Amino acid sequence: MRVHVADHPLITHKLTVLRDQTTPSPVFRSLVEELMTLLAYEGTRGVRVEPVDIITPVAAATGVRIAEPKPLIVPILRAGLGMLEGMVKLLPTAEVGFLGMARNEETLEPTTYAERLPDDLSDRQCFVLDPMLATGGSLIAAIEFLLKRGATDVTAICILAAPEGLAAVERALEGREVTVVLGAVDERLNELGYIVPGLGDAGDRLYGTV
Ligand SMILES: O=P(O)(O)OC[C@H]1O[C@H](OP(=O)(O)OP(=O)(O)O)[C@H](O)[C@@H]1O
Ligand SMILES: O=c1cc[nH]c(=O)[nH]1
Ligand SMILES: [Mg+2]
Repeated sequence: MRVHVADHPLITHKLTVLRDQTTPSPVFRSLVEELMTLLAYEGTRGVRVEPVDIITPVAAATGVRIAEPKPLIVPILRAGLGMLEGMVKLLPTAEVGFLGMARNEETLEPTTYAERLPDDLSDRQCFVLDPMLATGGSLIAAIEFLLKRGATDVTAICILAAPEGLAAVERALEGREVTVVLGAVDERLNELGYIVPGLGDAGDRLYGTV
């Protein structure tokens, strides 16, 4: 498993506004989409391409196109939905599948309440989107689900991670073809399982449910 933490002043700047508790939902949603576009640049570094011949107005040339089978983008509902538009802007030909997961706020165990994905993911490259990697339970369950269906490699793109959760993901998925791309790794998890300093509950802030 590989981990890449973005190191770019624009990402840190946008993250700062995202963290601020006075940032209202509409601005929060736009920032999540913008951050996704910046993180997608790094997250899609390993996207599979194949050669294609074209003719420019000047000469014949060989370039590349996104290889078949198409990559599959999997936002984890709800909060991952806020990242979807930013990702499909960069990978417009990708297929999109959905996983609905909710963490029990007492036990911190994730449950999957919705799934709309191809039955067979053999040979598919998958991109999982979820802004928050806290205990890591949700991301581990999501990635294991995709690998069991046959996905060859999985890249997870998250905006924030707690070091404890990142370590749990690394332990669970050691030796697997998995990459985790992060906007930042914060200080710690608190006793309620929230990322510190974090940004609060991403789903609530995206969809105004507090
Ligand atoms: O790493 P973990 O400890 O599993 O926590 C992270 C999960 O918690 C949040 O979702 P939540 O369960 O709040 O659902 P929501 O997106 O519907 O708000 C977040 O979007 C992750 O999916
Ligand atoms: O800090 C956290 C932890 C889990 N889920 C969130 O949305 N935020
Ligand atoms: Mg939530």
